Amino acid sequence: MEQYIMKGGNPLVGEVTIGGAKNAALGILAAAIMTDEDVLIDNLPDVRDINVLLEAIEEIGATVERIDRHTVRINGQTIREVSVDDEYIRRIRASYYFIGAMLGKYKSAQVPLPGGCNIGSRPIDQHLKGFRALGADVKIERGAVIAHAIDLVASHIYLDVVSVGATINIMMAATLAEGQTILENVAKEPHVVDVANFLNSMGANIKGAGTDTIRIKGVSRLHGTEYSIIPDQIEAGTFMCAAAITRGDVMVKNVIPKHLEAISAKLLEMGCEVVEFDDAVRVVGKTNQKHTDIKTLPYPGFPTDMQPQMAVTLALAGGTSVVTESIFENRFRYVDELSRMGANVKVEGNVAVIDGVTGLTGAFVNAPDLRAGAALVIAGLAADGYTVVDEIGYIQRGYECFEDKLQGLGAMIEKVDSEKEAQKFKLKVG
Ligand SMILES: CC(=O)N[C@H]1[C@@H](OP(=O)(O)OP(=O)(O)OC[C@H]2O[C@@H](n3ccc(=O)[nH]c3=O)[C@H](O)[C@@H]2O)O[C@H](CO)[C@@H](O)[C@@H]1O
Ligand SMILES: C=C(OP(=O)(O)O)C(=O)O
Repeated sequence: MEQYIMKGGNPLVGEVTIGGAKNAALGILAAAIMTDEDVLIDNLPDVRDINVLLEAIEEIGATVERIDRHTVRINGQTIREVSVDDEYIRRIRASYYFIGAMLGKYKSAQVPLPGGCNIGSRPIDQHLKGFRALGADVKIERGAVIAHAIDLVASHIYLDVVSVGATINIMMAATLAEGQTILENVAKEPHVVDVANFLNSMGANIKGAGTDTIRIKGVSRLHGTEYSIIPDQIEAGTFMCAAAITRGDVMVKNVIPKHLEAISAKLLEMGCEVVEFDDAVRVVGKTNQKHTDIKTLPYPGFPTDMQPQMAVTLALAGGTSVVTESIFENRFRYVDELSRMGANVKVEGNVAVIDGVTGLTGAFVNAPDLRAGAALVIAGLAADGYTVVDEIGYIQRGYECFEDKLQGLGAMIEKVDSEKEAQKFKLKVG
C-alpha cells in the first residue's frame, strides 16, 4: 500500500506549475462524446479520476487517442452502448456526467449512481429533476440511473440547491434539446463556465454561465473542437496553503488569480503576503500568522474543496479560528488525524473551532478523502519530524505528481510502498 513519508520543517520555496482543472476536465471529457467528430482536449490533468473516465469512454466504444500526457483526442462516432458500468466508474463522482451527455445525444442513458469522496450524503435529486423537466423518463433500478426520452424539450428549471454537478449535467442535456432552456439558481464555479465554453466551442448556444441564470438554446448537433482546460483552482490553492503553513515563499504559476480570490483573501487576513501577477500568485508565509474565520459557500465564496487545507494552515496560526462547512456534512474527518499531530481542533456539527498551536509533531495518519489527504500532507511538511500519510490513493485521484511538485519546492517527501523504503528515506534525509 503506497504512503507518503515526509520530514517536516522546511519552508517551501520556489516555483510550481499548476495543471488543468480536474473538475472541469471531468465534465468536458463526458461532453466530448456528444459529437461524432474529433475533439482534441489539452491541459488535461494526469490523475486517477480522469483516467477512469477516459477508460469508461473507451469501454462504450469511442476512440480515445492519447497524444501526450496532457492531450487526448476523442471521437464518439463509434459509440455502441449507452450504458456504463464497472467497479472503477462506480467509485467516481463524475460518472453522473454520462447521464447528461448520453441523454442529450442518444436520448438514453444507463449509469450507476455516482461515488466520489465520502464527505456527506451527496444526493443527485436536482440532476434527475432537471432531466425529467426536459421530458426524460428517469428511474433508479439496481443502483443505476436509467433515463430515456423520445425527444428532449426545453424547460424552465429552478435548482433548489446550488449544485455544480446538476448545473453541468442539465446544461449538457439541454444543449441538444428542442427550444430554449432557462436554468436558474445555478452554480457559478469556474469549471461550470469552462464546460459551457467547451460546449459553445462545439456549436452549443449557452449564455450566462458564471451568473445565477444560464440560458441554453438547443441545437440539433454538435461539431468537433480543440480546447484547453482551465488551471485547477484547488491544486493552486493547496500549494498556496503549503507555502503559508511552512512559512515559505512560493510562486504558484499557470493560474487564473481571479479564481483564487477567496483563498488569497483569507491568506491576507492571516498576515501572509499574497502578490497577484497575470497568470501567477506568489504567497509568502509569515512567522506570526493569525487566526481568521472561514465559511464554505458556492463560488465566489470560499470553496469547500479548500476547507481542509485552509483549516490545517489555521492550526498553526495564533488565536482561535472558526471554520464553518456549509456544503457537505461530513468534511471534518481529517480532524482526528490532525489531532494526532498536536493540533487543537474541536468539531461540533458543521463547525470546527481551531485553537492555533505553535508547532505540530509528525505522526502516522490516514487520508480520509482527497482534499483531507492533501491537507494532512501539507500539515506533515510543517510538522516537526516524520509524518506518514497512508491511503494516498485518495490524493492521487486529484493531484498529479504531488510529491514531485512538493520536492521541487524543497520538501522532503517521498512515495513509498514498504517499511524498507520508508527506512531508506529516513536514512537519506537524516
Ligand atoms: C466532480 C466534481 O466536480 N466534484 C465537485 C462537485 O461535487 P458535486 O457535484 O457532488 O457537488 P454539488 O455542487 O452538486 O453539491 C453541493 C450541495 O448540493 C447538494 N445537492 C447536490 C445535488 C443534488 O442533486 N442535490 C443536492 O442536495 C449536495 O449534497 C451538496 O450539499 O462540487 C462540489 C462543490 O463545489 C465539490 O466539492 C466537488 O469537488
Ligand atoms: C470532493 C471532490 O471530488 P469528488 O466530487 O469527485 O468526490 C474534490 O475534488 O475535492
